[in-house]
Amino acid sequence: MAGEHSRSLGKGSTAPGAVPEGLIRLYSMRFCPFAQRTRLVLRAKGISHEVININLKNKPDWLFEKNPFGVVPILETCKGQLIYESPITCDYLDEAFPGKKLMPSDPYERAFQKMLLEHFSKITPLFFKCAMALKDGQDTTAQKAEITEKLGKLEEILAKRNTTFYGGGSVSMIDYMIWPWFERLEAFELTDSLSHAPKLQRWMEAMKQDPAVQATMTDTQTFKNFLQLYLKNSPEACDYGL
Ligand SMILES: N[C@@H](CCC(=O)N[C@@H](CSCC(=O)c1ccc([N+](=O)[O-])cc1)C(=O)NCC(=O)O)C(=O)O
Repeated sequence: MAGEHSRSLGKGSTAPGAVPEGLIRLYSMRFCPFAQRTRLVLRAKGISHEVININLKNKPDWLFEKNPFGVVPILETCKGQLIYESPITCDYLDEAFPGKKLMPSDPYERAFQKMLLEHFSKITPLFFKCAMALKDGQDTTAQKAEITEKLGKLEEILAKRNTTFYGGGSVSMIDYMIWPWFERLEAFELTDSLSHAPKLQRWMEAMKQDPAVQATMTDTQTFKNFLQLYLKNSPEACDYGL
């Protein structure tokens, strides 16, 4: 059965059939921060959807027919349309479905959110570098310093805005785009990176109150256990805990 907590499909599996009318399908992986972006938007907008989890350490061949890059998240519509790259999937959902708009309508505010996302995309690979160094028992001081410096810039931006969230007084698209990495700070042993970032700390507390954030949250120990398997390329990683 397709569902957020279903076992993943791997090599040798049959590609799922057409998406039922009235639903949108997400190809995901339970612990993936990029796919969590899409899950946050699906939840926040209350979009009826199904989830197919993919074994990223033993990928089905048909995954590349859905996305030539062979990564998740991917959306599939009942018309057979395929949408990939997490920010593109999120913008698509925001534009194609009714309800609360997560992207602001003001052109500068839209540009601001996109610029912030560009900055943030320089941070996400650093998390991976840090995790690899931790796994290999290497000193992570340099990686941690780089992340702290970059998060300091995000702190400055939030301080300058003088609002709880990046888009103002309520959660908007950019908050969801960056949240999955903040949720994992403790698992990556990076909590200290925010010790001089009171605005970001307050932002995190406010984000934890959001229903979509609460619905997609994974506890630190579970994520750490997954990560250990994932970094060892274990084919069991994506189904950890099931
Ligand atoms: N631009 C794309 C990137 C998508 C992407 O890379 N997806 C990962 C999902 S799994 C990643 C994951 O769970 C993970 C675990 C640990 C760490 N870390 O230690 O930092 C980071 C990510 C993947 O499918 N990957 C499959 C593949 O690369 O073959 C987008 O924005 O959509």
